[in-house]
Amino acid sequence: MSDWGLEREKCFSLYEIPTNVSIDIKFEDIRYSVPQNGGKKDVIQGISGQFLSGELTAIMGPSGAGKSSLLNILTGFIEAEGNIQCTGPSQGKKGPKQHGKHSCYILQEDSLDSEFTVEEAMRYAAELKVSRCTPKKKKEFLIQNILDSLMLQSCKKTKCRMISGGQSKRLSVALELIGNPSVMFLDEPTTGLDSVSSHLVVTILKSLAQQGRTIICTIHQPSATIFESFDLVYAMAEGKCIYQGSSRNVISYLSSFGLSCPRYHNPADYLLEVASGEYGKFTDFMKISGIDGKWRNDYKNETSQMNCTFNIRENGTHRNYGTSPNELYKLWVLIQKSFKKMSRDWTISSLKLLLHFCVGTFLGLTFINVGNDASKMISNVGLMLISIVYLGYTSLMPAVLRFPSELNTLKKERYNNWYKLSTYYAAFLLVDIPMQMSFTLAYVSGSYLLSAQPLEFIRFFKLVLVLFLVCMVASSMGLFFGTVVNPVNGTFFGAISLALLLVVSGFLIFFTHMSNVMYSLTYISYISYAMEALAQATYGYNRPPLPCPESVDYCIFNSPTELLKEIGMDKPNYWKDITFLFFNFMFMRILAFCTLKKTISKV
Ligand SMILES: Nc1ncnc2c1ncn2[C@@H]1O[C@H](COP(=O)(O)OP(=O)(O)OP(=O)(O)O)[C@@H](O)[C@H]1O
Repeated sequence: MSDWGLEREKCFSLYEIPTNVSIDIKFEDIRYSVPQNGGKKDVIQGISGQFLSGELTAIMGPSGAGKSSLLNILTGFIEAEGNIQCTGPSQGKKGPKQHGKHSCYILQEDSLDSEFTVEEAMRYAAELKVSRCTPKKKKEFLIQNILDSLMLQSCKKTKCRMISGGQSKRLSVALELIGNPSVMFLDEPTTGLDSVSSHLVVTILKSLAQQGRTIICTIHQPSATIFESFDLVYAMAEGKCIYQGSSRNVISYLSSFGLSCPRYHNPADYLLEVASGEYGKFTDFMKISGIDGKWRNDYKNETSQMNCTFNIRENGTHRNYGTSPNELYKLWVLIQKSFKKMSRDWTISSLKLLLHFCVGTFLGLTFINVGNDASKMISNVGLMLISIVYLGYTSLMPAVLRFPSELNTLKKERYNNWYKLSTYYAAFLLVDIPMQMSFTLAYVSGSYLLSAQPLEFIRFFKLVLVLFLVCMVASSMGLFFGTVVNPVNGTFFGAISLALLLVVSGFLIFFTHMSNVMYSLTYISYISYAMEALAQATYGYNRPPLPCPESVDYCIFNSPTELLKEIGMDKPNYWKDITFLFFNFMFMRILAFCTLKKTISKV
């Protein structure tokens, strides 16, 4: 038997992964419109329907028919008018919140952790979803069972970025199966797959539906065999439902309008051609007939009667992994996962550390011995500014791109109850702190000695603290820009903000040379606070006069105090500046969290 034959054979004998809860979804008179050219466009025009547990449902229709919009309404990503009811737990709640905890949404783009193997990805998912009381052996059994069922055993040691498209889709399903969802929404699960892989994915979905789940997916042009696998076809055209019934009844339904599907023609293609208006304007009549329950499969209707009530099966054969771990444990898992990812991808940490060290060394060589020479004190202040700008830019720019690149993963994992956004954000912060600290240290270790800064621990510590906070403030600003505008504009805004704040930093034009109005602007520039703190750490706290070399005729400043006075940074404000930088960092992080939350709640 061919490989495909074997896989298929195995697929029909899937291990039982039954669900604990059966949920039917019923929606009535759903309407959704979007603003367009000063008016509004009706994307969904009062559609109704029922998706039952135990059924594999396909939402079909030509491009722009409103399939994704309907899916997003049912999952709760879009708010629309109308009524969504679910039989099942949380009956008191309204709309998609009713099934929220028991459902999962698998987006079209696979958002898998590229650095982990399939098995590792499954283990992390299990750590985040399965109760901590579950013994390790049982968790492992569960993982292997799901990998077996979805035919992923052969690639379980392969990194996620190396697996094929079909395996990626199956892995996305496998990761969600760990949480044993009762409702699965899938956005175009077969797009980009060849016919064999598409068939395998749909066969698996069908099998999962037969175990009591409600499986709903949007689909483009399925083959005739795939089309037949669907228990329910929900066809849409121009925001309306034109057919809702069994895939086997499509031909009879269409012939009731005098539309006869040519022999050897794929009924799915024919349905799409009719929906696209290729055979005339039938969609308005179909909108009325389409909701007629008689086109549903009779057998399924009987099943639906059984499932119409909330039904937690306590039968011993059904799995229950207890409550998912608490958020503190998830935080710990996410931190471990981030560090592991960093250790795998040398470009995340090692390359940056090396670059910071090299740039620090380069600047140290350029500004060699400026820190211990009275004639070069202004150059040393220049080095302080360059250090702030360098660390500011290198922290801000990657941060702008950080969340946009993870948005899909975040949306998926948050919606699918892997963790709360606050837990993810806290883990990100806790990993970011040592990272930024090590970047700062790598930079300083390259520049500090070469530029002959004072060999006093307290001054070294104070300098590192300022530069570290500069990294934290800049990266927080980057995160903020990356979550309010798109990445292109985010990098533009980030660069502009840094350039403007640089102007009022207190060095390109000294505080003492500024007009009162411009001086007041320095209060909002974190660079000016960082500059003052660095100048204080280096030259403040009664640092004795520096030697003026004999080769120089005249040193402008006799002592560090004179320099600080000239540049208007003579007040011992170090800890005040540190407090400002700290609160600036906290404020920007909180702001970035709020904007991130808003961004991921949108489609
Ligand atoms: N936020 C929006 N702003 C403007 N137009 C929108 C918005 N959301 C959806 N639309 C429009 O509504 C229509 C339906 O969109 P939707 O993405 O639901 O279609 P679809 O059937 O999933 O299409 P496809 O198969 O091509 O993905 C499209 O014409 C789309 O341009």
